[in-house]
Amino acid sequence: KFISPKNRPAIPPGPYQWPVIGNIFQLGKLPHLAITRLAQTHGPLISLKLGSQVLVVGSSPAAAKEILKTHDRVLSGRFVRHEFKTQGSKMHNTAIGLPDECNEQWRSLRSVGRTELFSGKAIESQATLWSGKIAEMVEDLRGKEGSVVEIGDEVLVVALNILGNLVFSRDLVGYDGRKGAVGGGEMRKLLREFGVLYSTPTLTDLFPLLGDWDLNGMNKKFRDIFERMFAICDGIIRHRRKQKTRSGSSQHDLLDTLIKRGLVTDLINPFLLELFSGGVVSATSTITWALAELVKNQEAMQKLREELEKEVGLDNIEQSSLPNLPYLDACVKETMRLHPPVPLLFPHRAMESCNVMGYDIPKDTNVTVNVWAIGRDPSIWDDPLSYKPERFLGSGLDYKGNDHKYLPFGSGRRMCPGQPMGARVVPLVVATLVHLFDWSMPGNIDLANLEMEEKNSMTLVKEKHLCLVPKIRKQVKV
Ligand code: HEM
Repeated sequence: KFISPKNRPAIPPGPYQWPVIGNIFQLGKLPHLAITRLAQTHGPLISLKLGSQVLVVGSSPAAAKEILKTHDRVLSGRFVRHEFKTQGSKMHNTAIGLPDECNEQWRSLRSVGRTELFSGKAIESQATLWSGKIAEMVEDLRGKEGSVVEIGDEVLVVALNILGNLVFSRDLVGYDGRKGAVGGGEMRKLLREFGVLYSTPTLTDLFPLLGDWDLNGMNKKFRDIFERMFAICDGIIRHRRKQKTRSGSSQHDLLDTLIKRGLVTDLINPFLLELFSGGVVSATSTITWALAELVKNQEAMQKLREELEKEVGLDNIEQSSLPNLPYLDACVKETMRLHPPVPLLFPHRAMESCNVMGYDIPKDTNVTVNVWAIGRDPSIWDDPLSYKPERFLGSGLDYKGNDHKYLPFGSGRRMCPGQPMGARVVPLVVATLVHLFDWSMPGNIDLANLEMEEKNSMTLVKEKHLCLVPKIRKQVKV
């Protein structure tokens, strides 16, 4: 029905939009930070114009609840980068891997992920694999005692190889000098390159009408990186398809299931890319931030070590130990409050027009939630910029997205499917690093001076790599 412009509900308020470019230059290199400041002036639900695209951002628990719960169904589409939609990108009709709306294909892929990887039963069955991969990291670190270690790089190997084994029954990377991993370290390099590329805003995203002209060469760069990533997986998939006898073997992994379900390689590849890029990168950055906060806040480190000493002592830290380690849980939750790996939820897309907090959200508007701003809001959190794990003890806050003041994994339909895994692997690795090693800065610089500047690289990472020197603290047989 026709609504005259006078009676049409207004879109959410926001800063002045410059002709053509809109608000692009106001966002800078850390859009979550810039948007937090804009929300302080314009309110908890704001509109920004990025080229020809509108982005609506919610920055309060009430706004998040409207977006992720009240209007969850309508706002559960995904913004898909233009480069992914171009013919030949091999990512046609996918967000990163999952489709741009919650359709049958999306439901089916999420259900495979849930059953095979993230259900309680699946997670329990992964305990030995996780311990084994963490033990390899410990072994590597023991050999590097006294030398400078880049923590992100070390942890990325654990995360990539856990997933590599769940998906392909194989390691994807090796520690320095270790042979035999598929892709020989290429995957690690590619994920890092992908992170940088993904965080670069592109002309075609801002002005979709520029279409396939590829003025700044981004279509080609994405195409190249996908080709190199998929080449690694293609070889494994082709080989697996040929193994006719495999169904008789006791080994079973995600690739088997995807093949059995009749998925073509062109669909398997982007789905796996979504799992690897979503899972590995978020877990790695969270573990890195957690260790950075703990070495900087020695009081919290001490308390955590006391808890581990009492509960675990000289035993292995296992998945089954986690329920008895409440302070560890609080340390990881506090890390994700201050440093959510996805500070602005990957943009959702309005599949129909709707009304949020009294404002009009036209169809196809991109909508996100500033999880970072909510996590640091002084009206919600006492002394929000300080690292105080105690605030989570007995708070009842969990990762399930039911309380919209704490959303590191999002909430609603599009919530992270890997939450049950991320919420267990991250504390296990953090506990191992803290329990078995002492950490110092190169050149014995005071740990309190560790800088905590942020950078966007698909997820929110430390601007400078976390480089620390390990000293063996405990000789536990892992
Ligand atoms: C610390 C660990 C992790 C954090 C904090 C995290 C966080 C998130 C967030 C905030 C989203 C977006 C939610 C939204 O748009 O509303 C997301 C999506 C996603 N994550 Fe995670 N994640 C983590 C680990 C994992 C793991 C281990 C996997 C898989 C192995 C994974 C796979 C995915 C996938 C596939 C999506 C897209 C879901 C969809 O569009 O339907 N994540 N994650």
